[in-house]
Amino acid sequence: MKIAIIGTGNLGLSIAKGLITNNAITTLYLTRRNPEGIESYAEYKNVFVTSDNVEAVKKSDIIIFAVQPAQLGNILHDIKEELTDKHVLISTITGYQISQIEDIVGTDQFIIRAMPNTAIAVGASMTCLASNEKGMKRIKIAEAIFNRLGNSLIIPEKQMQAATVVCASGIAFWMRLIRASTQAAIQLGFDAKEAQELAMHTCNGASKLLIDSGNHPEEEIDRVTTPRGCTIEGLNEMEHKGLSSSLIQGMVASFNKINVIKTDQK
Ligand SMILES: NC(=O)C1=CN([C@@H]2O[C@H](COP(=O)(O)OP(=O)(O)OC[C@H]3O[C@@H](n4cnc5c(N)ncnc54)[C@H](OP(=O)(O)O)[C@@H]3O)[C@@H](O)[C@H]2O)C=CC1
Ligand SMILES: O=C(O)[C@@H]1CCC=N1
Repeated sequence: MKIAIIGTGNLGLSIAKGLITNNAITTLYLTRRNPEGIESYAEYKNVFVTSDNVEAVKKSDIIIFAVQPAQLGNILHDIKEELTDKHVLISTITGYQISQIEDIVGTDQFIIRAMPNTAIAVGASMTCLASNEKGMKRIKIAEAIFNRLGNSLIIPEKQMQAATVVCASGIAFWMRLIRASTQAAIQLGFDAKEAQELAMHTCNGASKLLIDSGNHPEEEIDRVTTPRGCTIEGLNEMEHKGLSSSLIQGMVASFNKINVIKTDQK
């Protein structure tokens, strides 16, 4: 696949790493205005680093946009004359609607929104996908790309704002929980390195157990909570202090913030 990533910052570079490591490219163009910081990527076979978005679009079929919301409009204006029927446009931009993209490049383009997270760098992103009507004909291509780099789910575009919170921001929420667990482990006597190892692998095990068994978390929690034991003591204390409630409220706040990002970038 001939892929271009327009905007190779935190997310764009994570996608690039995933694509390169998983051998998922024929050619890969990486762009940014100041490409000095990513020039080392040009050492990979068939990877090209440039500040020329038009060149990247001409030489590629799949164009992944990973710039800040306020930057996308100008870029679309710059490249729209180069778009042909070979191109599939994939936008990872938070809060930027498909209709806003169509307003610039027209409705007669294959347009897909993708919401990955930075675990795409290690092939473990949960990525949600939505498309315009024409884009439905190419959504399988997007699915194939993102399934190679983790898991994907096709959703209606109206759920993209929620998907951004649950999956894209979500990875940061889980990492904060891992950090808190690490801090507790240190307080309980482990050194910092061991504490993080225990927290990360326990988190991984919890996730794998639910994925492999298909069970509800509470069913698995029931297997751990010995009556009058230490697990239920800890869980109840966490809930008294608002663990679930604060996570839910934080995610709702994150969701509401996306409306502000949309307004800001107009
Ligand atoms: N970070 C994340 O985990 C996630 C981010 N997103 C979305 O992805 C987008 C990117 O986020 P993130 O990677 O964090 O942002 P960054 O600011 O890290 O990256 C944006 C990149 O775009 C480049 N850029 C800016 N203008 C242009 C241009 N005209 N042409 C080419 N490149 C350009 C910048 O480099 P330079 O200044 O050198 O041009 C920079 O490297 C955002 O819209 C965000 O909402 C979605 C899901 C997850
Ligand atoms: O924090 C943000 O706004 C972006 C979108 C989701 C992840 N990072």
